[in-house]
Formats: sequence, C-alpha cells, structure tokens
Amino acid sequence: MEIYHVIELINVVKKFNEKPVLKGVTFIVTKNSITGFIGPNGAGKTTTIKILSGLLRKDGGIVRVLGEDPWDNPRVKERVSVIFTKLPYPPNDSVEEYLNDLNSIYHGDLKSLIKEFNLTEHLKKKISQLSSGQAQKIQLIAALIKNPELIIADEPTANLDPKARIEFYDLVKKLNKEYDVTFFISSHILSELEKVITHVVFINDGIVTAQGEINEVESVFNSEEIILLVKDKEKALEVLKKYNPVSEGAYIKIKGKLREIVDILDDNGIEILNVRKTSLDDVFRKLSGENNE
Ligand SMILES: Nc1ncnc2c1ncn2[C@@H]1O[C@H](COP(=O)(O)OP(=O)(O)OP(=O)(O)O)[C@@H](O)[C@H]1O
Repeated sequence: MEIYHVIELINVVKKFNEKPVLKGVTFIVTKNSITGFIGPNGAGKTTTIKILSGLLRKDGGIVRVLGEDPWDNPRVKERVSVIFTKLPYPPNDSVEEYLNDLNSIYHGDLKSLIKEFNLTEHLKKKISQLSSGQAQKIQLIAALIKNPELIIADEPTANLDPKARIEFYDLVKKLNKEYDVTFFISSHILSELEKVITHVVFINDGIVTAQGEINEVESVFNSEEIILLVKDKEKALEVLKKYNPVSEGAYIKIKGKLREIVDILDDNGIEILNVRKTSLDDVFRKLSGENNE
C-alpha cells in the first residue's frame, strides 16, 4: 500500500490579535494511522483542527490535508469529516431525519450503515433524547456517510463517561480497520487514547514537543523508571541486578519492562507492595513542562 502523509504541517503560525497561538507547528499524520493530538488546555489543538478543517485561515507556514491546502477548498472538505465534542445538529430532529439530511447531500450507503451499526432502534429518537455516548457514536457513524479518508475529531469524548469512551474508541478502531479511515483525534485525556492510537503528536503552548509512533515515543521515555516498593528490598536489588536498579529510600527505581520485572520478583518469592510505571500521562507531563522533577 502506498504510504503518504494524510496531514502535513510545516511551521504553521496563527495569531489572534497579534498574539501568536501557533508558533511554528510542524507534524505529519500517516495514512491509516489513528493519531492522538495531545496537549493541555490552551495548547492550540482546536486552533490547529480548525485550520486543518478549512474553518480558519493560517497566518504562515504550509498546511496540506490529503495533499492540498484545506482553506476554502471544497475538494478537501468532500474527503474529510470533522466531529466535535458537542453535536452540531438540531436537537429536535430525529436521528433518522439527521442521517437522511446528511445522506441527501452525500448519497452514501445509509441503509448498510444503519444495519451494520444497529442504529434501527435509535432512528425515531430525537437527538436531544440520546445519551451523550449514543449521540457521539451516531456522529461518528454519520461521518462515514461521506466515505471520508480522514476523520478529524476535536475532544470527541470530553462529555462521555469512561464506559462510553471505551465504546467510542472501539468504534474508532473498527472504522480504522474496516473502512481504512485515518483518524486525527485531539484530547487531553490520555488513558483511553493510549489504547487506541498508533501515533501521537504532543503540542504545548503552540509548539509540537514530540511526535511519532506510539511505541517509539514511549521508548524514548523508557529511560524513565518503574518505581517499586517490595517487602524484601535487598533481595529484590540482588535478583534485579542486571537491570541496574537504584535504591532510593524505601523504593527501587529501575528501567525495563514491567512484566519481566514483576515475573522475576514473583519467581523469587518477593512480594510487591506497590509498583508504578511511567505511562503516557507521565510522558505528557514531561513534554508539557509540567511536574519537572
Ligand atoms: N478566536 C480567538 N480569539 C482570540 N484568542 C483565541 C481564539 N481562539 C483561540 N484563542 C486562544 O488561543 C489559544 C489556543 O486555543 P485552542 O482552543 O486552540 O487550545 P486547545 O488546545 O484546543 O485548548 P482546550 O483543550 O482548552 O480546548 C488559547 O489561549 C485561546 O484563548
């Protein structure tokens, strides 16, 4: 399969009232990836997404979405669906009316979508009667009517409870796999995204601080320790010698694969009282300049 960049930004600048909000944003999104766009409040995620969606004009740099500048470009809009936290459609419409309206524009295969995603039971419901999770799933499925190559989602799970988030991301995975849709999803919640994304772009204060495949980015930070509290610290230090463990007060700091380390301790009958592994959240904090111990 041909691999190219579905999104490409080079040194993109955006100012509001002379104040730079994007200060030279550069990143790529690979075809067929599920890319997380991660950053704290005010980092510039929504601004970037509006530029990518052709809703906002950049002040400088290069933006390519499916190879073209998205600003004022109906060809790009045809091939990209954008979804937001809040549902943009009229709350008094039924699901059926909403989907039919969309379908009258794009002439997708609505019948198959309704069948495949079991929407029949929801069709007569008003949008306002749906739970946030149902509404967000319908928004995602509705995005497919266009048969898009790319779905851009700005904080799509911000209103959802953890269960609905998981369901939403399961659907994202399915669409990515079965419909070959590339996803670009912004969030400041990492715990759920971590399970679904293949790639990640970190943004902080209008600058991209890291990007790449999720494994690569994680491994860059694998120099960060697993922190262990065990019953027999001296014995643990001994059996974990090949990992060069460091004793720090009651704790052991160690670099390596958590599973392996836990297995070794287990095999040696050493009880683990507490263990903490660096997660993407820690990576994020580090990249955002937060919590710089
Ligand atoms: N239309 C506007 N006029 C002036 N300033 C704006 C405008 N839109 C955004 N900003 C400012 O730009 C900065 C980045 O905002 P943006 O919404 O892109 O951040 P974000 O990463 O999406 O944040 P959040 O996670 O809170 O949604 C913020 O400081 C915001 O106040």
